[in-house]
Amino acid sequence: MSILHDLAVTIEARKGADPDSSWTAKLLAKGPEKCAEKFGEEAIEAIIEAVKGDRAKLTSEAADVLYHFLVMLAARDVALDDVLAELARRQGLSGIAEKAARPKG
Ligand SMILES: N=c1c2ncn([C@@H]3O[C@H](COP(=O)(O)OP(=O)(O)OP(=O)(O)O)[C@@H](O)[C@H]3O)c2ncn1[C@@H]1O[C@H](COP(=O)(O)O)[C@@H](O)[C@H]1O
Repeated sequence: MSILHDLAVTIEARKGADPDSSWTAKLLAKGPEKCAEKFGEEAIEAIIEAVKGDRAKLTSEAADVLYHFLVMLAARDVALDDVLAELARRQGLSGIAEKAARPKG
């Protein structure tokens, strides 16, 4: 399993946990709207570091983005695997487009 899968499993396990026991449980207890808002804040912080060009800070902010992205999905019961399946489906579509664009013969 990838680290993203491991993290998604941990986040899922925090659902319904005592909000005082974990940051994730606390955030999930605030509801999907708050989780989405937090994701937006972290995304903006990552954008700022990307514009500034600080690679170390962008790396750290990107990790925050991925964590809060998974919390937002969990808050709305969207499985990481469903998102990955959608990406895989699009890869398949682009493969078909590439084949169609290739000259015949
Ligand atoms: N990857 C993370 C992770 N990234 C960021 N954060 C937390 O996200 C919070 C966001 O930072 P902010 O500066 O916005 O926090 P804040 O200012 O206190 O928040 P607000 O008051 O603004 O809402 C911080 O408190 C970080 O600790 C994370 N908390 C948890 N994880 C992972 O989730 C797992 C489970 O964590 P717990 O639920 O805490 O056990 C951990 O093992 C980690 O792997």
